[in-house]
Amino acid sequence: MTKEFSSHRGHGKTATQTATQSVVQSAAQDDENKCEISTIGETVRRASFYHGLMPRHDIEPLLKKDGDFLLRKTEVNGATVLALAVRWNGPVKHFMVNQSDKDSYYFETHHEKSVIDLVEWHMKTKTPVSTTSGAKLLKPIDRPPWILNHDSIKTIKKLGEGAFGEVYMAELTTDKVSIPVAVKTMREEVSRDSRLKFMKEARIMRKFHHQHVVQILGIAVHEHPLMLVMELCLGGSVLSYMRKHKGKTTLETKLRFVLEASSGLAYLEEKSCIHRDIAARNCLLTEKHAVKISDFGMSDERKTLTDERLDKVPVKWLAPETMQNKIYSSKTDVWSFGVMAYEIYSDGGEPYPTLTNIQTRAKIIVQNYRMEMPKDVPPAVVTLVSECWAKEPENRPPFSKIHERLLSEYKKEHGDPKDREKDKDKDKKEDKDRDKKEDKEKDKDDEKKEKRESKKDEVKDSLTKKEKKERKK
Ligand SMILES: Nc1ncnc2c1ncn2[C@@H]1O[C@H](COP(=O)(O)OP(=O)(O)OP(=O)(O)O)[C@@H](O)[C@H]1O
Repeated sequence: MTKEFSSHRGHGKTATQTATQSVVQSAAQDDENKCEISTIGETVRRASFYHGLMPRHDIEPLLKKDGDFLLRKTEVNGATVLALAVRWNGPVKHFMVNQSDKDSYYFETHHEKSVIDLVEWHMKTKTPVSTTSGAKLLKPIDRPPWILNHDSIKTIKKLGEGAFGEVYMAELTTDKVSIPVAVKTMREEVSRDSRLKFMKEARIMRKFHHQHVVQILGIAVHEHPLMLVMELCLGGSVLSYMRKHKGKTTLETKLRFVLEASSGLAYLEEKSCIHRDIAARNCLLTEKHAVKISDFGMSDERKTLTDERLDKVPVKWLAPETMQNKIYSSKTDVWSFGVMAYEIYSDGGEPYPTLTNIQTRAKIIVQNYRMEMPKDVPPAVVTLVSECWAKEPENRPPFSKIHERLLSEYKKEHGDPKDREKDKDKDKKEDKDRDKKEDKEKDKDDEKKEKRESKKDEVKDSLTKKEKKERKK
């Protein structure tokens, strides 16, 4: 008799445990019981209903009716096993595929030479995969298009370093069309927790389609490294842009960056997403310098949450209620947005430049201290930022209002930003021209330096000649 998530006991015997998570684990502790990943062959990988390393959380909503089923791989006590998920009599049930020592596969008593043959036999004969559950395999559910195959992704060059692995520029080929993309990878050795975090990031991002939010294109989870494929932002982060163009970024561009970020954040607010790590380092720029909110590694879909793990969070971006009570909400994102506005207007300066993290925390909480915005910030932006830093979260404006106010400020000073769309090419050209000019000037300087050096050498030479003559005399 096969129980949910029971596994092979060796020599054709079946397990008798029941289907709780703890039993899943205890069943798999016996090495003989593991249908290790090495046995998952090409035919399984190519099956349309094989979903790779997708967690329960992601696949359960795909199984809508009784009898809907799919195959995936999962990890049980460090071993990767193949599991069948079936919706039956309401909930989704998970059954481990058993492998006998004669290299045949089975759920309960019927053996087949391959996993796919086994699934097809249960489908054709309508024999339940376990007698107790009665779960029948009626309709295979195909992988959604956002689950990609590794061989459709060709990495080109490294772009950066993520918390779990490298980020690459790559080429994604689907239906014979290739597009440039960014790929965030996850090292094989990371913990199960980190892997679930990575999947959560992908799950949250999948819901967003907005011009100022980085678009996820899919995930590749059939093999390692796991990959999260996103739209490519070749302009780097807003922070590195501001630092690179220190003293040269116009007030108009700065206002546009803040405005576009607020547009993406108003969208996230509407979707009830708390980002939790709003900062200039986490806003990317496209090749045409459009701002995209990125890095959803900390994001959450709850209205408010308390998170005890503050150790890795950059203190200077945190709202007082996060510093004190570890509370996060969209209003704590609003506070961080104010800090990001400071970063942008100070050309990528460090917030609270004269204070340490501990001093910042103490001054904000004890003295209700707020840092001053740089001198040339438009008064409307200064007022807005001071509201973002209101002590009480409910007194901070929502992103929808922040965006409205920044838009009207932009229109007043620089006209309709839609007209500016065409000029983004111009911006980029200006940057390139400026970089070229700077390079040329540097070359000229180098030339001058070289000339000066060679003159010095000439003088030295003539001096030594003079010396020689004098010595001869
Ligand atoms: N869509 C993208 N296009 C281009 N570059 C990107 C993209 N996403 C990320 N990068 C690059 O990779 C770096 C790391 O990405 P990201 O910050 O999202 O990773 P992370 O795992 O969240 O790291 P951390 O938690 O340390 O911020 C970024 O700083 C950026 O340089």
